[in-house]
Amino acid sequence: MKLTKSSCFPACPGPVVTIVLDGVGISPREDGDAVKAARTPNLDRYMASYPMTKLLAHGTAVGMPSDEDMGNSEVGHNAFGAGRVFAQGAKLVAESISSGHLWQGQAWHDVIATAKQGGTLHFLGLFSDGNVHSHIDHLKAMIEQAKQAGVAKVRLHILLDGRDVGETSALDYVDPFEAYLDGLRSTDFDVAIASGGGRMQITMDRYEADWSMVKRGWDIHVLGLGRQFASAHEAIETFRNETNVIDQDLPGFVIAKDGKPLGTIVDGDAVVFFNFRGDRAIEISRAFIEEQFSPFERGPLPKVTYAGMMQYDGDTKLPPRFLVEPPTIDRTLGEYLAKNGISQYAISETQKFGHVTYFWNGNRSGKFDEASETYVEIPSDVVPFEQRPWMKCAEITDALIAAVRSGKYQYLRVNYANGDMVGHTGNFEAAVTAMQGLDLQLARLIPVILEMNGTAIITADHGNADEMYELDKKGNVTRNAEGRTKAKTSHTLNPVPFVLISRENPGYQLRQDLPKAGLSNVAATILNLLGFDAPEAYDPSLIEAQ
Ligand SMILES: O=C(O)[C@@H](CO)OP(=O)(O)O
Ligand SMILES: [Mn+2]
Ligand SMILES: [Mn+2]
Repeated sequence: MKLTKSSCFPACPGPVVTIVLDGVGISPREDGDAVKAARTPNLDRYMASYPMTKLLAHGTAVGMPSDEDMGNSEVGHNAFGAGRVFAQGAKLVAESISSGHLWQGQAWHDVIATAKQGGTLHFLGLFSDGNVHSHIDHLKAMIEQAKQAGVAKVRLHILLDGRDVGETSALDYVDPFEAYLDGLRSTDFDVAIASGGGRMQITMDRYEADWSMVKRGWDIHVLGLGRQFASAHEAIETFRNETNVIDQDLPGFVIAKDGKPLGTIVDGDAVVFFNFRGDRAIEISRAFIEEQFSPFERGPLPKVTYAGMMQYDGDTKLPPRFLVEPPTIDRTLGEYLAKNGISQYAISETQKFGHVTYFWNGNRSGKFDEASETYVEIPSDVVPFEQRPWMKCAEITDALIAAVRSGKYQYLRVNYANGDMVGHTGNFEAAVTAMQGLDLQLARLIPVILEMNGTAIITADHGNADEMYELDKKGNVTRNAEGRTKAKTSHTLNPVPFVLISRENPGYQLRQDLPKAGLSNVAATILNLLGFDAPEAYDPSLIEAQ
């Protein structure tokens, strides 16, 4: 993995810093765009006075099945870190199902064999067609295949989305699904929803930001401990009336008959966690798998056959049993730098820490080289982010500035979570404040990088805060009879900025002949800035020598 010194690009005399503004895209309209509405004089100035282009950050440009698929942090950071586009989980699972490959694997065999010995087969995961963490079609295909294979009893534990799909769309999925289950049910096939709750309330925590979420999910799904309802529909309607929260924040519920939960998880059962994306799948998988487990009081661990849709962590091999082989993301930028003696520094707050480490390094949680890599996590607040839209951007900047000034690192990367995490709340004013907070930090950081003779790249992994109102099919903001907009909590299909900031006359310019450039072109650019040629098969660099 030896890199060759570039004959056209001298190494930047100072550090090269990639600044990922998570969830900050470039929208073609003004309406509902918190990025444009925010007063961000510094970002505006950088964009206007330094070389800038737009990068594709969604769809096939990041390995998703189609160009209707929005981008997300996993595919975005994978593309940044790998310098190439790999077919991603969404695509690999869909292909494995349509080719029938999934049903031939050992993991599926184990799951079916367990259920046929009398255990219940449980499917647990994010219940929508968002295609960021999961897709409801994958779930349906598995239920049908289980029925065909002669499984007698299936229970579903549904995590309501409202973050990758409309913020109050849960019933658009639940109601037709109940009708679908009615059609499947027969005397020898018993299938029902057994539990559920909002994805930001139960089960889908990530990066150990808040284990209590996972505990609440465990109690609901496994132990059947929680408020009881006759159906998911009833639970959703009741909680909406009582709490007025959007789907992702709905409390957990247990479906019960005569006071008895319909589907607790017990010895001899099989459990399939059907999300393909790993960040929010790791903690619940650990809870099912680890014999020694301290994050929360689980009670006796039920002896189940547990399978993930994919293997979520390539380093820790978690979980050991999985249905679809994850993409083999090899020869990442991080690995090249580590093996060529370039010191690296990665920083974010908890909510995005794994994005600049684990996703960036091709879904591996470990370092390539302890000695030359430093990873810093600033603990995130555990509050609704519309209440603290500045999040930890100031603290991250404090640490990053110190790292830049230290002169110890040749390559640094940071993820600022604000545009995305606040964008997901659907709160326009908070998203505007998030952007303004971020702008203040850029005004602190960029001058230090320049002072150190460094180069800064400002970019993003996908859009979010750039579209805070729901759009109709034509791309116009939807308004009801009173002219009110509906909040949009999901990512967008918009491109993202790429701004290259360095001292005068750096000796290179942005290429103009890459109209389809995307996130995967950034890695080669970074290598050029560090004075290396990009390795074989990396997507082309965005710069050329002058
Ligand atoms: O919060 C998340 O899990 C996703 C949206 O589902 O966002 P991101 O891809 O930005 O992490
Ligand atoms: Mn993101
Ligand atoms: Mn997001």
